[in-house]
Amino acid sequence: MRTAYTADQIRAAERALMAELPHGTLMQRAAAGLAAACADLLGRVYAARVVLLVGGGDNGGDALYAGALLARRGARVGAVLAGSRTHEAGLAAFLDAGGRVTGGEAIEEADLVVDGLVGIGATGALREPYGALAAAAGSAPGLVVAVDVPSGVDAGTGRVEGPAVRATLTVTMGAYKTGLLVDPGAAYAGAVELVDIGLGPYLPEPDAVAQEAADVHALLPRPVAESDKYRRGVLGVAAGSDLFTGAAVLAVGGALRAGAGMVRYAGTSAPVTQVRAHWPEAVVTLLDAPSIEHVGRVQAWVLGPGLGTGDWAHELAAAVLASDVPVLVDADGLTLVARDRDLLRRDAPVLLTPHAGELSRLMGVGRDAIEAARLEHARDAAGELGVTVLLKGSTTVVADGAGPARVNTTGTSWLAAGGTGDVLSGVAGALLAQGLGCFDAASCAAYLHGLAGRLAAAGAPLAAADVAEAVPAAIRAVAGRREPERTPPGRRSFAR
Ligand SMILES: NC(=O)C1=CN([C@@H]2O[C@H](COP(=O)(O)OP(=O)(O)OC[C@H]3O[C@@H](n4cnc5c(N)ncnc54)[C@H](OP(=O)(O)O)[C@@H]3O)[C@@H](O)[C@H]2O)[C@@H](O)CC1
Ligand SMILES: Nc1ncnc2c1ncn2[C@@H]1O[C@H](COP(=O)(O)OP(=O)(O)O)[C@@H](O)[C@H]1O
Ligand SMILES: [K+]
Repeated sequence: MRTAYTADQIRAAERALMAELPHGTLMQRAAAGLAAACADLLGRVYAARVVLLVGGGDNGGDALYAGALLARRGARVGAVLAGSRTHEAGLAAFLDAGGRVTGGEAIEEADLVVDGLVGIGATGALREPYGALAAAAGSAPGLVVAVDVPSGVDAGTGRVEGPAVRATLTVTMGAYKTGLLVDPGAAYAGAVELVDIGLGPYLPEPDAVAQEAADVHALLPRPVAESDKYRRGVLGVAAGSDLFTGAAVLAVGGALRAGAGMVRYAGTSAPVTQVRAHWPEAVVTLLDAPSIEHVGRVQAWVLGPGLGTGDWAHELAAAVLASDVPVLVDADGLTLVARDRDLLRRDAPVLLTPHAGELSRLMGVGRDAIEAARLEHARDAAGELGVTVLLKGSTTVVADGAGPARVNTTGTSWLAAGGTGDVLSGVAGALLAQGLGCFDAASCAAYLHGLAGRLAAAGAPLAAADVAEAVPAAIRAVAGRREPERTPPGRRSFAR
């Protein structure tokens, strides 16, 4: 499990640690880690052209000390001093090592730009000249390493309110910041490398966590000798309609691949025909009324993909939500719930799986505002509705109102394709039926779905059915602790 923190949490931990160490120790540790990461990335330090963007705070100090270390190894290092003040000791060390002060035009010629404009001390959008320098770094031809956090990205939330540095690599000090895990910030951070400065014992409960393969493996149910199909978990799927048959096929497919002992599908004649044709394994009930009376016992339901939003769908949703088992509500189910929140008045658990547009309708908040602060809005919705929320998108986040949120880092933008969300519903539903709680089912499903997406895509377009097909391979990969890496080998970093 990788843990991430807000800027306030990091600052408090740093204060506590600093009180026990000689002045400047932490910055020396940070600068040494930063210089090593830059050297790694450059390959050859001698004669490399390095430009430091130096802000007025300690983030600039980190950059200057690291620049001094690189200069001593033969790099030609220039510093653009952007603040009204500059870290004095850092500048002295830098100049002493042979570094020189330069203008912003040097960015264009640099092999490596080090962004030390602002770190966790920043507030709001970047002011000038920081904004222009951040933009210039973004369009620079060379490599870009951000110190602690890309300047312009809010460390705690990942918000980006103006110009921001787009980094090849972010070298972050002491602990991951939540804003490095969640888009849009995560997209600006590139690969993220952690420098240990000894903060560990001083850190509180994290703000967010990112599961790793071993965490998911430990949670996934496995059949044992006494298992039978009923005891493994039976999932009910109320999805699809005469207009949208594919959603039913994809949700059932995701569920069958994710270990449900049995899947009971309930729907009208067109999706029933399709589900029967695609999945002889599913037990199918043709509904002649919006009721689940004749469907048989299940341990959880998936409700909503392609269901429609008319009276019939509303009555079926009410019937499913009146059951006493966990219900995952997705897609059209979310539209029904947005119209009639009373549907959510139930004792058994509810997992909602909206994308930003669906959450926008549900909560009456603009879609852009949700995209800008995904974690915050998922948390608010979970708290207000008393449910678990899995918010889909470029970063999928899971919140249940209490404790650290979970952020999924396995996805790929190839998953932005019609129907992949229906597969996710099936996978998460199958995990619910197997007895996982909403929070674990949602985060494990997001992890497996993201990994299945990567395996299915392998650098080329995928169709949603391919993702369902790849779910068993994702489960095997998690068991073997193998994950496809997308960051340079040897780095201790998030693969995005
Ligand atoms: N503490 C520690 O133990 C360790 C800390 N470490 C490092 O220190 C960093 C935190 O340093 P920090 O607290 O000095 O803040 P920092 O991020 O440099 O920003 C402050 C400067 O930014 C400016 N500024 C603010 N907002 C702005 C805006 N919107 N647009 C433009 N400017 C803006 C602000 O200007 P002012 O408002 O004062 O005019 C001020 O000059 C941390 O991220 C890590 O890298 C490591 O060495 C490990 C040990
Ligand atoms: N840019 C992206 N990067 C990674 N994953 C994405 C991206 N865009 C969408 N996804 C994922 O693809 C799936 C799309 O689901 P959804 O929006 O419900 O589509 P549909 O309704 O067509 O099934 C979600 O799992 C989401 O997290
Ligand atoms: K920075």
